[in-house]
Amino acid sequence: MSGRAILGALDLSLFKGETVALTGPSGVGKTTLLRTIAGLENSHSGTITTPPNTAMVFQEPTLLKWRSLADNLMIPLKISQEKAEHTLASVGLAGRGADFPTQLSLGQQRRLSLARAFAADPDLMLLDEPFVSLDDALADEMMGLFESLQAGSDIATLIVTHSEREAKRLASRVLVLSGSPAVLRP
Ligand SMILES: Nc1ncnc2c1ncn2[C@@H]1O[C@H](COP(=O)(O)OP(=O)(O)OP(=O)(O)O)[C@@H](O)[C@H]1O
Repeated sequence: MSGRAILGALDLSLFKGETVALTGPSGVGKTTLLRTIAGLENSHSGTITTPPNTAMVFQEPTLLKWRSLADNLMIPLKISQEKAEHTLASVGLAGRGADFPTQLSLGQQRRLSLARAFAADPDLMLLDEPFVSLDDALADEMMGLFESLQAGSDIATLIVTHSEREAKRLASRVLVLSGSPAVLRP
């Protein structure tokens, strides 16, 4: 691809079970890095090794509006109705499988998107500012949900955040992406 390189030479390893926060100025390339790791961008050189199952959570919920809540879980994840119901119940939506995403508040949609990513049983979870533009109380609730979904798993997690509060609460390491082309520093 022509044009300037957004990312410079990067060396990043995540251990099983650890949560790493990725921060840095707006426009530096955090989303690009996440998308590159997820295999959604391929204009890079070098080697990226990811485990078999990677899940990505975006800022905005990515539910299919024309499908029921149960379908939103069962179709992409290929899981049973029973597991779909269990996932719905885990975010306070027990018995709502036949409803549609537009019948949920934005907060409920975001919680369901998060729970869906965990229900995919990933080895690597990539989250792009999943709690941005929520008030502190709702952000705390979402972080609590994140922690309970993550508890006991050995998922490696890379979470992009602008919030020091989020990074401190959720991550054991914080990396800063800066410069142009962008490089990582601890
Ligand atoms: N679809 C696109 N087409 C062209 N340039 C893009 C596109 N998406 C992003 N860019 C450019 O790539 C660079 C990195 O963008 P990216 O979204 O990765 O930054 P970011 O660090 O995630 O920013 P933010 O914190 O604001 O979300 C920016 O300079 C942006 O202008």
